[in-house]
Amino acid sequence: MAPTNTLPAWSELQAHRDDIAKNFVLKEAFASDADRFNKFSRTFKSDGISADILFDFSKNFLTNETLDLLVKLADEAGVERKRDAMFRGDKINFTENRAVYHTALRNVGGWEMKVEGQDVMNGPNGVNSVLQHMKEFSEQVRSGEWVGYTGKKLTNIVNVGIGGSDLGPVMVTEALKHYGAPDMTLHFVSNIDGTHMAEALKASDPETTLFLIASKTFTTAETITNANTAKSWFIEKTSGKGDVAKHFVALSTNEEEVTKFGIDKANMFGFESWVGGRYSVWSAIGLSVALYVGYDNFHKFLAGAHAMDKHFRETPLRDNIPVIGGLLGVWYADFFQAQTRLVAPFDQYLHRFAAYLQQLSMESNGKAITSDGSSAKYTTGSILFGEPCTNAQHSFFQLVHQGTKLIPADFILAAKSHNPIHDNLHQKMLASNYFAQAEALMVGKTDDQLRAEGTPEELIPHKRFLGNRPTTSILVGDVIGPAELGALIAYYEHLTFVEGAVWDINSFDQWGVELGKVLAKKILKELDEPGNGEGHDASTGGLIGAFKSFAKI
Ligand SMILES: O=P(O)(O)OC[C@H]1O[C@@H](O)[C@H](O)[C@@H](O)[C@@H]1O
Repeated sequence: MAPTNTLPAWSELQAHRDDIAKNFVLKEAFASDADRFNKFSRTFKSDGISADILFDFSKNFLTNETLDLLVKLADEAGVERKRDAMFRGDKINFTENRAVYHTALRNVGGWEMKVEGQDVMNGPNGVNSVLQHMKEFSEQVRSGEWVGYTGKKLTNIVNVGIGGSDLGPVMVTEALKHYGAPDMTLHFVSNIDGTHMAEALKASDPETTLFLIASKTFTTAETITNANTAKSWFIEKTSGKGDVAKHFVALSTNEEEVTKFGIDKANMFGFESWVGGRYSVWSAIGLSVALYVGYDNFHKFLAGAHAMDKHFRETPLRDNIPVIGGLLGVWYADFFQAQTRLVAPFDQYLHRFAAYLQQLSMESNGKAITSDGSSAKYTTGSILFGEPCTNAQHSFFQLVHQGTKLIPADFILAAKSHNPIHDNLHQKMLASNYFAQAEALMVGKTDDQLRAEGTPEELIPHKRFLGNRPTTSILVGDVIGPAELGALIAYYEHLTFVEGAVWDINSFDQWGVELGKVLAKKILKELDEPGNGEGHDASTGGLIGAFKSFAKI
């Protein structure tokens, strides 16, 4: 396609932006249009999910014209065509020649889904058969029918995986803790730092521990090393009597490597190469979720995501919630030079949500090369960060309110708490902060207000809030249960897709993580050889030498 910044809508947006930047004051836009909230908020309703989710985009730099122009840009960039190609199973991951089909994993609606003419849902290794395997296995473990080598129930789960084989399961099991089996303990070991595995093993009893070795490729150095360490520990602790087949299962696409590792293929939960790592929590990689919250809840999680898929697939662009979210991402990044996006859930259970979204967003859209191999002449993927509120308010929100950068923020709140303790006081305080932060960011505080409060003149510049800082407020109409969580994650997945489609980049590869891996492999060997390694710059060589001498290697 023509470079995005040469599309007619791009220059129209640029002209419109100059106008908006000069004249648009959010609080005045509300004062002059009583209907603004209704105009720019959208409610996500679906049969697949009992709660409505309200997406309030009205506190963004948006007018009717902005939305028209952004939708025009999406049209010209072929967002719908690209979306349809994804749902058709086309190989849109063109640098790896793969389809992008995580939506098939949660296709509870019975869509026909095919890759290269093959039905991916049915058949011996199809999505439905893996789900059935996950259902049976998780039910057997939870009920105590599947026992360890001494006949004890397995209640300690250690998931060994990194990146997408870790972040999704961690985030989702934390988010759904309310639904978790009370007798089950979960550990997630990702880091190659031996401390991570050592601490998990310290807290584990081999008789009751189930290891899930989660790796799409089953070649990731950290995961395979950690898995081998876990296996040695298990064999040693059980004096060789432990039955690996009862205590180790694999979640992977690579049957050959799984078998080589010593896991029976009957205990392998497979998926296909068209599932990207950062989109894999819906696949066998989500087995820890199914074990912890039960298969029915896992199914609801899939159903919530499918409901968002349906909305994304079928809704016209102007009312399409992830499309609006993605277009706002482009709007701020490319037309307001916003470098970051803040996601702050007002929800302690979502304390790993931003970490999860970092991989989703930054590994997907951290690309500078467009589909024809040329460099993008515009900004792409934003830096995403976040922490749960109200904690974040007492930490980095200073910069969000009074710093020199524009930081568009998403705030997420559930109307109901799983823990309405102290007569729901906590939830009401949480909610009041959710409303107050977005309001404060928008309205700011003027010099006149400060004067009226008696602020000394010399303090006025320091206490001034310029305001006019955009937020999107997401309000879940009930508690955040499995379906609502599924829908929220799918919202961000599709938002990321829309951004990547407009930027004309491949959101589904991740070549940028390879170079460091290759160099680390070479240096690992050098650490056992004399000298400071071959061919390094003076800094790297000097550091290797210093490390060896400090560590007496
Ligand atoms: O699941 P695997 O194959 O072990 O890969 C784990 C992670 O490995 C990283 O190198 C990739 O950047 C991630 O995308 C991926 O999720």
